[in-house]
Amino acid sequence: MSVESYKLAAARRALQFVEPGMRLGLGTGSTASKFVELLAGEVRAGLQVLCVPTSEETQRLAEQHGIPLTTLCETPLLDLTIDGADEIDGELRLIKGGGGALLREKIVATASDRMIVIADSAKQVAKLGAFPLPVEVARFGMTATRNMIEMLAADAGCHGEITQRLLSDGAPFVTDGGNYIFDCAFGPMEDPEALDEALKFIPGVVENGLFLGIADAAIIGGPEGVAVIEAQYGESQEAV
Ligand SMILES: O=C(CO)[C@H](O)[C@H](O)COP(=O)(O)O
Repeated sequence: MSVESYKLAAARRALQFVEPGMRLGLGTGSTASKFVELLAGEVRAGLQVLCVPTSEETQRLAEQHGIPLTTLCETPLLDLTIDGADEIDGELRLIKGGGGALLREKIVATASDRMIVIADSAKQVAKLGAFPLPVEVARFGMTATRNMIEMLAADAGCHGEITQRLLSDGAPFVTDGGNYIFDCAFGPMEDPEALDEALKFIPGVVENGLFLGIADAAIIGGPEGVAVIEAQYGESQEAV
């Protein structure tokens, strides 16, 4: 079995949480895309849902598949968001933003009654931080912002290289909101909440990839099958 099949298994299990008439948030990334494709099959079969995509990329995919879309302006409250993650710890705290969609992902997830994360088991970690934390920043004053991130992250016990995300041709990666991203290689975090607080304090920081207290459940595909971890109820393992 491959990582792709674990992602697919998690996405397939997530479909069981979708009910007719739901307003859904659609995540971004390879795992979330598998969910969108599976959802499209259900929509073709008659399922009625209304969805808000978390990126231009997911919007294009959903449109290609004929999934009915709306916006958070028209539909500000959602029932459920299904999205991927770059890291998930034992308290369902996440690092997200590997695909650069962290701002819209966080807005959509927090506008939802429930957020369910779907991922392969390699995303599970004891401590967040091996994956560099994406921090979305305004272009204006970005060097000053970078310096403040370095200083305040150090106060929160986090040290490491901060690099601007670039495309393969060396051009800056630009988010859907027109901002830049710093990837912060802080290593394992002792206190993600303190870091989150520190980053929120910096005016040039638009958003950071720590999702703390936002996910309600995680569906993890792995060699043992699919595990559903719910914040209140703990973990239940299901066969492949
Ligand atoms: O946060 C994200 C995009 O901003 C993605 O959900 C995250 O990067 C996981 O992606 P994938 O499912 O491709 O591993």
